Amino acid sequence: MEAVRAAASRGSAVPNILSIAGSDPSGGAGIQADIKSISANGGYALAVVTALTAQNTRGVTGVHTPPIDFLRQQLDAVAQDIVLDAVKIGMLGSADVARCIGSWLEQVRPAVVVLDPVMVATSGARLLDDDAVRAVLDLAARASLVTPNIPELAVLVGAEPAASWQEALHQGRELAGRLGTAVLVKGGHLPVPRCPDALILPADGRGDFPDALVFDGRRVATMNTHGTGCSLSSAIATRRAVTGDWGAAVREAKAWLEGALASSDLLRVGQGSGPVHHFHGLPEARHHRLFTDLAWHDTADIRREILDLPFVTALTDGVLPAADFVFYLQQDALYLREYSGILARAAALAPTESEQLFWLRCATSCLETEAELHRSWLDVETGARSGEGGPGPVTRAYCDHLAATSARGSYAVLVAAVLPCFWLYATVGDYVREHVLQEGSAEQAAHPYGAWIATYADPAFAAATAEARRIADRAHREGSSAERDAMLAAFRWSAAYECDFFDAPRARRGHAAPPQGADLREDAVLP
Ligand SMILES: Nc1ncnc2c1ncn2[C@@H]1O[C@H](COP(=O)(O)OP(=O)(O)OP(=O)(O)O)[C@@H](O)[C@H]1O
Ligand SMILES: Cc1ncc(CO)c(N)n1
Repeated sequence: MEAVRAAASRGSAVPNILSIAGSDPSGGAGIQADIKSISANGGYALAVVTALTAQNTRGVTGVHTPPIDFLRQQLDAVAQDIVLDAVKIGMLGSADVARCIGSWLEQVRPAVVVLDPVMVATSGARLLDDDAVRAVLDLAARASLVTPNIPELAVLVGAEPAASWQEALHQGRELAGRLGTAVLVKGGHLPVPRCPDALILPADGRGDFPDALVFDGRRVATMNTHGTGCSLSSAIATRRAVTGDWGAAVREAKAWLEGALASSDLLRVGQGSGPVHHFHGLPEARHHRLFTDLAWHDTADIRREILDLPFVTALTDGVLPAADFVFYLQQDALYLREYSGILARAAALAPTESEQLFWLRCATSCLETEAELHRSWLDVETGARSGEGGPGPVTRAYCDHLAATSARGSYAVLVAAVLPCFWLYATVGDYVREHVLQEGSAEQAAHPYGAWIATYADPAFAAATAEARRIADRAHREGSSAERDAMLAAFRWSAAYECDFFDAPRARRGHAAPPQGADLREDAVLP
């Protein structure tokens, strides 16, 4: 609460957060990361430099440590003038630096001190002398929170790096006990599918430690983890100064970092382990995002629903009732005829000849390849005629949505509306193939719906999907803000119709008889 009072006493809701750390000229770690992280999390950032590194995303090539007296001079300069609501300490480099900061802390006694005991960079380079560990432990005892990664935690407790989450928690408790300081155990370095962190707080005055507060988190699939530790510890210091609560601070900082990791591929920084996107939360950052990233993220719920539909699971397992598959194919043949016309309309609106040609080729192949597959399957396998019975309500609604979108005349929005038909089918095709079939195997040949699956899991279909995505991303980049919003809405509507379309065979059983002529195949399961 002291920090909150300090900030409040100056009449400002923006706390002053001091980073004492090394400089990373590539901007992803050290004081550069700290300044961005503090700013992105609502603080005013101050920075005192302990050491200068020469580094990039691939590694550290040199370290220069200015005279210790000058470090002290920087620390005194800021403390004599500015109320410090929280302090974050990063790279120390040597025992002398650690001792200098320790004696300054003793004198200034900031309300919140977060120590990230940096020892090795993500790239593997050493950032702390071997003989400095004792001095780091002394400094850690003066901190309010220490945030070691798995190897650093091991060095601080004098053990081998933890191989499991339980072992890491055990070491974290041991360190917290020895120091009398809160410890954040970070799961980033463990070979586990999730990315949990745990806050171990010393219980008030009783000297024992309650159960750790565990913060579960998803593991973002990215190489861009340069400076995650720096960014997290600065964010925690800032959110602690704002909220006055350690639990809230860690929860908020972790959620923010997850977003920064997930958006890191929007940046193009270096060839090694790149930085996170500290300012992913700004409205402007949304505009930098690819349409396909936004739309994919936005429709994760619908995709999950599709892959869980009885139609898709039964299709995957080869136990889908033939009558359902026949109904689905008949509806799809009707749909594809209209969809082909919509693609031709996209060609008519396309701004370049190459995009025009692309949509025309899609319009043609949609009838030739996909509809032909339907026709032959229906005729040969079942004797049923494609399109028999007319469109059902879902087919009608989906086609009307596409027709209305094309009539409104925006190429960008139309491209967004036709994209799920490519992308979701490629996804379902890949999913089905990965889950049951080895490509070209006897299983695929024997699978009752092998030919259908092969069409959508085909590399040529994947290539067309990639091109359609590229076009949508370009149209989005160049579109107005209203057009961008309309693109997302159109994509989501189409994705929802795709889901209903796969579910329509099951839903129809409630109000209609199976189509006539749908002879059931011997190996199919009766509905
Ligand atoms: N791939 C990932 N996805 C999500 N969160 C991650 C990922 N990698 C690390 N984190 C999180 O980032 C934070 C920093 O953890 P990590 O253990 O990587 O720190 P560090 O090694 O000190 O970082 P660095 O040395 O790269 O600055 C933790 O909250 C951890 O859970
Ligand atoms: C300056 C500096 N501090 C910390 C780290 C750890 O990521 C780094 N790579 N560089």
